Amino acid sequence: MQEKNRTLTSNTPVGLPYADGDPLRRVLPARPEPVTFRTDDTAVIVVDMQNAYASLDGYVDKAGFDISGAQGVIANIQRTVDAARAAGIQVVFLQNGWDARYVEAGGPGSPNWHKSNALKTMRARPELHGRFLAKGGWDYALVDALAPQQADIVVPKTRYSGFFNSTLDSTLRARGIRNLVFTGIATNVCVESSIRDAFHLEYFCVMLEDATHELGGPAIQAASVYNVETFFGWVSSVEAFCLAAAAGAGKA
Ligand SMILES: NC(=O)N/C=C\C(=O)O
Repeated sequence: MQEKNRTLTSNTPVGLPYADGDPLRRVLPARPEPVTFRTDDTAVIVVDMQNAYASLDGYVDKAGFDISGAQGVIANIQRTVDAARAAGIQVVFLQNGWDARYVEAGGPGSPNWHKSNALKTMRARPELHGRFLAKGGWDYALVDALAPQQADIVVPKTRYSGFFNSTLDSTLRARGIRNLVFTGIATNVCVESSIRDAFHLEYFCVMLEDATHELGGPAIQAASVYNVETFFGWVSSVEAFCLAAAAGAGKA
């Protein structure tokens, strides 16, 4: 956060008004202030950890983006989801893409058809047609290291925000979930789009900065972190989340 905004930080936890002695209450150290949550009203959202975004030869690699940081992010998300499952926190995987004929991608009447770098790359290189983000294909699949487990939920989506035209909001509301902990790729596209929508839908959002990776370089990551920390939610780390999730009643 910029220096002039330092006065807007505090050590007093914010969040829903849980009782101090609530055995499921946790306090997560975060910026600009610590956040409270309960293990049973919180979900870890894993955004688009598919081969398309996190593996060499996947869509973003082929489109020319640098994904050299993706391996570290995969390991950090593994830690996060393991800690969440152990604490009884719901894990939700978002999975981005379209049907094999790309009907869901929209045609020339859709901005997505014009802006999607997956679609643009396939149009520029016809030998790649059908390869990126098509349901059933390798590129669409979640990376092997983050295979969902039995109690996890997988929500497909067709645009950047996980909330747009998907079952995400109803899935979370049906389970009484009010707090979302975001991880995944890309920080500045699908993660931030989903956090912005979640904020407007009254969810408390925390982004674990070391469990996200940008498309566009370090300055882009910093910009998204600034946006979340300053306007849409809170920013924390994998280590802090794992410690908080495992902590006893009311303690971080
Ligand atoms: N998962 C994402 O953030 N995706 C970003 C770009 C794209 O899907 O083209």
